[in-house]
Amino acid sequence: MAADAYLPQGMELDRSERIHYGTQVRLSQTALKGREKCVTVGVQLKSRGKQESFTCAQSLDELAALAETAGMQLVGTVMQALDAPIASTYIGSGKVSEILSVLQGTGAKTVIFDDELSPAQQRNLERCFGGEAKGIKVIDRTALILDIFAQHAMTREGKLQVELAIYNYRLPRLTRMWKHLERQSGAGGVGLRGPGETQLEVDRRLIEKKLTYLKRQIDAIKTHRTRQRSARKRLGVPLVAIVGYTNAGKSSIFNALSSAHVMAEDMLFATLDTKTSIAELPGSLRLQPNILLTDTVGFISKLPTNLVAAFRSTLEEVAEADVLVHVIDASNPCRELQRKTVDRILAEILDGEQKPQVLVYNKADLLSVEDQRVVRAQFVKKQGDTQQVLVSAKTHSGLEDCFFALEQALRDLMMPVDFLIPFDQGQLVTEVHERGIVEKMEHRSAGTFLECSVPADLAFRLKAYRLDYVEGEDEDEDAPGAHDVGDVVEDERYWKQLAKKRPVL
Ligand SMILES: Nc1nc2c(ncn2[C@@H]2O[C@H](COP(=O)(O)OP(=O)(O)OP(=O)(O)O)[C@@H](O)[C@H]2O)c(=O)[nH]1
Ligand SMILES: [Mg+2]
Repeated sequence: MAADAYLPQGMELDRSERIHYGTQVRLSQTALKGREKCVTVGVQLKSRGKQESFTCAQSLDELAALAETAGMQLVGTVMQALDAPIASTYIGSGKVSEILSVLQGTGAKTVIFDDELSPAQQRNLERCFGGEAKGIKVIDRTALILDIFAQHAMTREGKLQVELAIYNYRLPRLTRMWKHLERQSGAGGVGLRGPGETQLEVDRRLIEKKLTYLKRQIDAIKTHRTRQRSARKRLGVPLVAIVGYTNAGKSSIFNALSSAHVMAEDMLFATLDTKTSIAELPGSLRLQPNILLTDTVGFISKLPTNLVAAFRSTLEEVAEADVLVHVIDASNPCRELQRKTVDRILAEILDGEQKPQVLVYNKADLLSVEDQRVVRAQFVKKQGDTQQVLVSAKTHSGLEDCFFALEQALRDLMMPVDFLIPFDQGQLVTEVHERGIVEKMEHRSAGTFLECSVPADLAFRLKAYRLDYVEGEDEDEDAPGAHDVGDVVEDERYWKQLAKKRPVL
């Protein structure tokens, strides 16, 4: 079955119809009228039990919020504990019968599995539940997330990215389905292919063509964005990306820090388009005040990597950022699991590279004084020099702490250097003042002496004027622009290593 066929009709929700239940979306009875009914199914795998991950019940709770966000009404939930999934139907035959009676009793026609199903499992289950004749659909968590993406994408790029993700999801399923049919009919051959197979083959080719087209379109936008980003970098403005679990309050923090007005909604995956805005730091650490802040797409547990990969603009912003602001919903009982999930996805997309993070525990206004104390107590346990703050994007409490933590993280990226800049290079002294922190300035006979901390790219560009510079110490013959003192060092790897004060390999 094609992924498109999974997509339920998008249904607009009136704000007044939303009632808040903790931080999860719950709908009133009037809002539920006419919605597509669904039943969710979760499996607690014993192999998964030992890992530190969401329990089956927690994951199903999240699946319920996803189903509601997609415009469905949850009428039943079925759970099973298994050593391993059953090959043909994922769950045991007893559970299949149980679900069948829930479907018959409630009139629901959609069954949503919390785990990814193979195409064969999906087909077998659909057949067990009455098949297409009865209008039964069996979908998995990925298809549900794709559906929400399809409903929420706004910009052209967002829509292209979602389309790419949907076709990526469809292709392996179609291909496998096609192979399966080929085997059934005795391995193809002229005149032996049934009409179904021919159609699938055509579908597969169409999808491949569509994928190429979409990738090309996205690449064109990407080129434009890369140009914009290098222009930003030339200005020397630090890049800060806001990342985090879906619904943690990233867009709200983005708005609070930058006075922008992006949509912040109590729904999962409200943001599917990255947005960048200029923000001004209060300057308590005498840093240059302007930073570029980017709001990104949220992450979620069990999000397939190729689905994350579809959101290239998010990936690029994260990869390019000097500092990540990791927003966590402090009021969510699963906050630590959500934080770890985000860290896991970040490690995957950054290929193990560590970026300085500011952990922003948000929604403090929803916590009791005692719970705030518990959250703060957890700060102490974290290792390293990660900055951690407890804030409320709603009431703006703790926002100064957040700014300060961000300044601290950006300051940590600076290199302490001593310059002696000739008097005829006065504009460089101004630039050091603008982009760095000057501790001491003296007018000497050979020029202006500056004891300061500056961003690594500036330290490198002005190395000819550094008094503390030892030839070869942080020089890389292969680094592009290494000898062009007047040019911005374009090579990212080189720049990042310098920024981390690590020797260049
Ligand atoms: N009470 C309270 N609610 C908040 C706070 N920050 C955000 N929210 C609410 O939490 C919900 C999600 O906020 P968003 O800013 O859209 O979250 P997000 O992380 O951008 O979500 P996605 O883009 O969907 O991943 C909205 O209903 C916000 O009003 C806060 O500090 N306190
Ligand atoms: Mg958002």
